[in-house]
Amino acid sequence: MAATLLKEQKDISAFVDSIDTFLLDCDGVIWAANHVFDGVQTVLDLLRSKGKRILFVTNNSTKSRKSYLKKFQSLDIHASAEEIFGSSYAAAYYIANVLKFPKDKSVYVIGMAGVREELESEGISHIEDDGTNLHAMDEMATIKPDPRVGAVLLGFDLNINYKKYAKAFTYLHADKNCHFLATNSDLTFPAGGTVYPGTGALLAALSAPLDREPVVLGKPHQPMLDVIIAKYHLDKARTCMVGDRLDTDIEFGKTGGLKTLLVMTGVTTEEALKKSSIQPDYYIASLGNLQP
Ligand SMILES: O=C(O)[C@H](O)[C@H](O)COP(=O)(O)O
Ligand SMILES: [Mg+2]
Repeated sequence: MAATLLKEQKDISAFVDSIDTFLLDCDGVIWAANHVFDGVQTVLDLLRSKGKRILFVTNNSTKSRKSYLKKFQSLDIHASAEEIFGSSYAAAYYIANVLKFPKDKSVYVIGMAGVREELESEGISHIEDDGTNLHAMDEMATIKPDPRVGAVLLGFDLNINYKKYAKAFTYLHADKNCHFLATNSDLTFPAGGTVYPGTGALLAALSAPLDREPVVLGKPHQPMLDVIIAKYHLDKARTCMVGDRLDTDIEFGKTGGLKTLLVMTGVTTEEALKKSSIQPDYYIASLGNLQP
């Protein structure tokens, strides 16, 4: 069924009254990079004044919950660490509590501080490449796999290079029992009024030559929602996922039995929405327009 546009004040008020908890995506909903969309702070304060619970659920793995809290505070957005769920946290939680990863094993990480910090907060040993470049194919023999590695975890890495890929490939190609994990698989992310290659683009360069797909921990996959529902005992019928991407945020909400609201400030255009087989319950121009 096609999505319903929320535009009239009475429709917006009725929708807000029907929801107790808002799960808010970040990139493309709250902000693009460091630009907070107009009206977002006001809406967050209004929703909280009406007793609504707000949780932030982001596939962006570059920051830990602690670092995201600093970003929220720097942008005058009220939040607490317990309200923030990132794909790095989802990955670390999964490795520690679902895989029950052996203490004598390490995770080879392609990613940034967010992944490292969340693995450390779960007591998971990890190793990364030193970031230097190879200069000739003859140097491939310098890649010496570490026998402690039992999993490869890929997250967004602004400084990815061939050597990092070659090491990850070596672990996964040599040992089919080596866990292949990814924080998320978003193909693009919004910034500066356009989009750029996202984690899914980096992931394709590894999964294609391996001919193997990773376990993806972020949206639309449900481990993150399972953690959130268990922690907050949410009523799914009165919980809404608000996002800008159809194949992650809206799919995440629909699969999880939540209400779904798409905003048009991120990666999804009206044209893409009309053509998509993934339809949110509602859509709105911006989160800043959701003024009850
Ligand atoms: O490429 C990525 O990692 C994602 O596109 C990006 O960071 C998504 O973040 P979200 O919209 O879930 O906050
Ligand atoms: Mg987004």
